[in-house]
Amino acid sequence: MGLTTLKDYLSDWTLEGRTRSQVADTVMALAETSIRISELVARGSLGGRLGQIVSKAGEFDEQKEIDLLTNGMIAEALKAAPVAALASEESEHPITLNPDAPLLVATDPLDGSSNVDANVSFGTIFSILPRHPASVGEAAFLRPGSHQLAAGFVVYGPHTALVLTVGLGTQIFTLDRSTNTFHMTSRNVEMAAETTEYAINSSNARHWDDPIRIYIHDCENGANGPCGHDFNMRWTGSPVADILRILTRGGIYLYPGDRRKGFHQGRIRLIYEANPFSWLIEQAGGKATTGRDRVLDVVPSSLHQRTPLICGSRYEVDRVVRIYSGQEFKGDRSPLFGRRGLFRALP
Ligand SMILES: O=P(O)(O)OC[C@H]1O[C@](O)(COP(=O)(O)O)[C@@H](O)[C@@H]1O
Ligand SMILES: [Mg+2]
Ligand SMILES: [Mg+2]
Repeated sequence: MGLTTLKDYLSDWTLEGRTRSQVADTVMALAETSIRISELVARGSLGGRLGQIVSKAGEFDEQKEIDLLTNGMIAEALKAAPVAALASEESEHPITLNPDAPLLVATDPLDGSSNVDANVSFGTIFSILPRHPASVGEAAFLRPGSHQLAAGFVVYGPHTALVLTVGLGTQIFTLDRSTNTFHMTSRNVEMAAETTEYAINSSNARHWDDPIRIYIHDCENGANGPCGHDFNMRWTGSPVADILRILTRGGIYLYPGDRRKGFHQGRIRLIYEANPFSWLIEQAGGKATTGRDRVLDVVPSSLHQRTPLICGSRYEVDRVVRIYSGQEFKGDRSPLFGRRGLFRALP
């Protein structure tokens, strides 16, 4: 018997009434668009100057040609889906598509675009929400991640992989280029509860708060420290690639807030990055926190809001949460972080 296709998987799960087929149609529209994006990026520089910076406007991170191109492709494709509005990392305000339709989509059309010219994996993230009855404007998107109906991301790497949850576990599909069909290659992913691999941008270390310093210091100390075993570190700069690695072989991803201006909530956007990642990780048996709260419980107050994100193998995430709450290491670590310690306590 052949592998289950994405289309078959989506026609075979239970969700109330018509919503199931509407979510299925929307996921299929996003999946089909991702196939076209994967073809475009596979051409590299032959496809044009995709990595060229075209804007560096205000609150937004710099925008590349490919960010805008993929944003347009997704918006165009979703016009034919039951989607009322699209919120995107690349658009300041939501774009209205079919005002009476029942669903909303939030997307990071190209996650990891700093890696485009380097030919390192990057991807597309999406989150599908029920439409708020009152409006299709920004307010309609300000719902906690626990309200998502479907969430996923596609990684454009040596192969193209689509990771999806509709609340019934996390599934991974692989694109068969000969038929342009996604086939399920990992059913009900169960990620490792323990790990010896962490992912963080250590160049920000001097700006971190104490709990993150303590946690990473213990990882670095490995077998010589309280963890009693060595750790390895990985950081691609493409969250989609880091999260896929963590889903498939365990690990912990940390993008905490830090003390720099504009970084108090870290870099990751809540609605279209952290929420879909967090639900996929939880559905695979992992955990996702801001350090203090479950990510999926955070009620957004603005569309492009950032959030600290610490997610992955649950025993490690629990350890970070215990450090934040002061339950772990009370007293015995204080010399290290005291005023005269190796790391001086933050003011
Ligand atoms: O730049 P860093 O610290 O390596 O972090 C990785 C990057 O992950 C991101 O979330 C990637 O997302 P985008 O490529 O969609 O901007 C950035 O916010 C951040 O720059
Ligand atoms: Mg991103
Ligand atoms: Mg992006």
